[in-house]
Amino acid sequence: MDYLTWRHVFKLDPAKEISDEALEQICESGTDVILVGGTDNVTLDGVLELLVRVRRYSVPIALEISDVESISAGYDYYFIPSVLNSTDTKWVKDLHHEAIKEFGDVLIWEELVAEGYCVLNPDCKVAQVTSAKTDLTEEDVVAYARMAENYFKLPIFYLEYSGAYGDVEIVKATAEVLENTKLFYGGGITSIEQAKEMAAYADTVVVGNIIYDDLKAALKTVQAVKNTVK
Ligand SMILES: CC(C)=CCC/C(C)=C/CC/C(C)=C/CC/C(C)=C/CC/C(C)=C/CC/C(C)=C/CC/C(C)=C/COP(=O)(O)OP(=O)(O)O
Ligand SMILES: O=P(O)(O)OC[C@@H](O)CO
Ligand SMILES: [Mg+2]
Repeated sequence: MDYLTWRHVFKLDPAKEISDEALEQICESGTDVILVGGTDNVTLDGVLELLVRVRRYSVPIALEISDVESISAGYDYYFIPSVLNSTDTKWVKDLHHEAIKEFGDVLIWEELVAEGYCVLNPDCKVAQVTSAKTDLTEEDVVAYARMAENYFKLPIFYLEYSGAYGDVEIVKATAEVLENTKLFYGGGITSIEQAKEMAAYADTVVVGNIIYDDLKAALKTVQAVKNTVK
C-alpha cells in the first residue's frame, strides 16, 4: 500500500535506452518508485532488463501493464490501467477480462493496483491507441474522477497528458472532488516550476519523457515535488 504515500514517480519506458550512469542517478534521486511502462514496443526482454538493472538499487519498482505478453515476475507492484475515456471497451475492461480468465487462478491480487486513466492529450500515443475521447470539459473530467472514486472504488485516478503539459484548472478541480482515490498527474513536466504547480494539487506527480531529453532537469523535479505541500 506504499503507493498511497508516493509523491514523485519516474516512469521509465522499456522501449527506450538509458545508460547505466543515468539509471543510477534516477534510482538514487529520492524518487518514491520507478514505474516501468509505455504504450508501444514494450517487450518482455525490455521489461526484464529494466527490472534487473533497477534491482541493484533500493528504490521500489512497479510494472504498468500495457500488454499481457510482457509481464515479468519479480516486480513489487503491478499497475493495471483502464482508460475510462476510451471509446473502445477493449481498453476499459476486455483485455482485463481475458487476462483474468487466463490467469485468475494464480493471480496474487494484493500485488495488483487498478488505475483509472483519463487521457487528455489527443496527440499522445496512448490516446491514439485507445481511441480516447479527449475533447472533455472540466465537468466531464470531474465526473470521471467521481466515477472512479465513488462508483468503481479505484485506488488511483490518473490524469494523463503524456507528452504535453496539462491544464492546471482541470487538475485542481479534479483534486477537489477526490477524497480516498489518489490523483496521479502525468504529462509534459520539464521544469521545477511545472513540477511544483502540479504537486500542489496531485497526490502523485509522474515524470517520464524529460528523463530521456534532459536528465538534469528531470532530477530536479524530485525535490521540487517533495518540497511542495499539497
Ligand atoms: C507475477 C506475475 C507474472 C503476475 C501476473 C499478473 C497478471 C497476469 C496480471 C494480469 C491482470 C490484468 C487484469 C491485466 C490487464 C492486461 C491489459 C493488457 C490491460 C490493458 C492496459 C491498457 C489499457 C493499456 C493501454 C495503454 C496504457 C494506458 C499504457 C500505460 C502506460 C502509458 C500511458 C504510457 C504513456 O505512453 P508513452 O508510451 O510513454 O507515450 P510516449 O511514447 O508518447 O511518451
Ligand atoms: O512522459 P511525460 O510527458 O512526462 O508523461 C509522464 C507519464 O504520465 C506518461 O505516461
Ligand atoms: Mg513516454
